[in-house]
Amino acid sequence: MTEHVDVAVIGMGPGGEVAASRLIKAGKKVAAIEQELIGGECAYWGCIPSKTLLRPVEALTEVDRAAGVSGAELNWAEASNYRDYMIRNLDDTGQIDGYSKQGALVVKGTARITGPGRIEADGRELTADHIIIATGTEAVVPNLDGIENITAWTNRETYTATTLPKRVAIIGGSAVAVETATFLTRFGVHVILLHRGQRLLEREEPRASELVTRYLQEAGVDIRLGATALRGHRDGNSSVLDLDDGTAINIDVVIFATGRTPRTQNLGLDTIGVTLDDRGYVKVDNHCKAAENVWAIGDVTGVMPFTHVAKYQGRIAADSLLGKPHPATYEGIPRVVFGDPEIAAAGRTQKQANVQGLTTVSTELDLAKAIARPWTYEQNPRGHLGLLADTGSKTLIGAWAVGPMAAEWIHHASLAIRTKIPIETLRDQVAQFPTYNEAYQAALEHLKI
Ligand SMILES: Cc1cc2nc3c(=O)[nH]c(=O)nc-3n(C[C@H](O)[C@H](O)[C@H](O)COP(=O)(O)OP(=O)(O)OC[C@H]3O[C@@H](n4cnc5c(N)ncnc54)[C@H](O)[C@@H]3O)c2cc1C
Ligand SMILES: NC(=O)c1ccc[n+]([C@@H]2O[C@H](COP(=O)([O-])OP(=O)(O)OC[C@H]3O[C@@H](n4cnc5c(N)ncnc54)[C@H](O)[C@@H]3O)[C@@H](O)[C@H]2O)c1
Repeated sequence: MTEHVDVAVIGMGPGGEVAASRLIKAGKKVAAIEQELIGGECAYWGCIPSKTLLRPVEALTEVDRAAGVSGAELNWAEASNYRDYMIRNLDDTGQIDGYSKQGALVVKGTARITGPGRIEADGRELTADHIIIATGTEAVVPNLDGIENITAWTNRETYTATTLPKRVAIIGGSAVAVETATFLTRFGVHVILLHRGQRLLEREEPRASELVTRYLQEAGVDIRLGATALRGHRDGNSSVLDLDDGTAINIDVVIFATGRTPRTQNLGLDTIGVTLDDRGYVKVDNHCKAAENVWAIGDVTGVMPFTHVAKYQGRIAADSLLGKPHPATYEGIPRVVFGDPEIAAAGRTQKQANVQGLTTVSTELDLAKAIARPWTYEQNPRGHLGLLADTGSKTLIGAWAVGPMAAEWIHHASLAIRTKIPIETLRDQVAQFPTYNEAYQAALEHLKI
């Protein structure tokens, strides 16, 4: 029997969930199709467990650095118990019930599109007026010689671990590598971070890379830049990596933080006229439309691989489908790496502005030299803010910050970039004293524009 719905959402990660919920609320009959757990990578193996485990680390740092408080200790048993609660013990029964009660047709199985508006999943045949592709990405594990002989983890094993290894090597130099190193080193794991590039967080400003490297090293991480693992083998209980500099390292676990690849294979996308880019991501327009009556949202589009962007695109696609279209804009969307302290950015980097031929001015502020909040917050205060402005439009086009709670206060720059607030107005804006937000006013004073 073929079942008909208004909209079939394939993949119920954060993108799919937001689109499905918005459409259900608008009265649409929705099929919510999910092959693993409703909530996707973010809820069980990504953002939620990583940020839950980084929070005690952050709290410990706060106690270590604030004057007049001492004695904090990390407790792995309690931290991992709370992590398990936060990832729902890898059980999505509540989500299945919730969507079913709202009237959705919940299908647990791998969907395959068989033609325009036609889908097979879990042995069922569905027809749908519209299809939303929200299938996300999966971890890439490089084809390392001898990988079968070592203990190799991705984010999935790392963020569901019940016991922590004593020694790990993390391969990669971006968000997952930095956050994982931050979490593990503070929980007492000996961490060697192997990055093939010359700096961490290569897509961000070089100065942010410099600061994150310093803070990770101070926390005890052994960072090896320009380092490549050539092969793996076993030595008793140890996993061994031979490196390209002729040395070898003995560890318990190798964690691959080496990026993601879109789940677009074997989906049947060729049957509905969807085009993929050369990396396999679904091409979409600024309404997230991928073909006639087909939308794509979230990581599978390769636009900006963050949960907040997947959710935004879920709103964009649902509204478009509901006849209330508004184009997506990605100007100023924050990018945060939850290190200790946090590394946050919004808008363009200097390099991107140069490529676009913009004439710019920039400044960097050491917060401790300019405002009070870093000093009331902690001893030996940390905190840097960088601003990039376009001299033509006299607006902010980029910002980066490394400091406590930077994930929160980057939003000031985010909004300024998105809405093109004149520098003159930003300079006249008054922030609460004493807050990290005061850094903007202080930095803007130095901007030669
Ligand atoms: C360790 C880690 C930490 C992260 N931390 C953050 C963070 O702090 N903040 C942030 O913004 N982002 C973070 N991210 C990124 C974030 O997880 C992703 O951007 C987000 O999950 C993307 O959502 P999505 O809905 O596009 O895809 P996903 O979450 O990948 O969900 C896609 C879903 O589709 C399902 N699916 C795939 N194919 C099919 C099929 N054929 N049929 C049925 N179902 C299918 C999958 O099972 C999955 O549940 C992190 C990622 C990792 C790995
Ligand atoms: N706070 C956040 O928002 C957050 C946190 C974690 C992850 N994420 C997202 O999750 C995704 C995955 O993050 P990621 O850090 O794994 O991916 P990434 O693509 O950002 O970085 C991959 C890293 O692995 C390295 N690498 C790739 N292939 C390699 C190989 N064969 N050998 C050695 N090194 C190799 C790259 O040089 C790079 O440093 C990203 O899209 C990221 O934005 C977001």
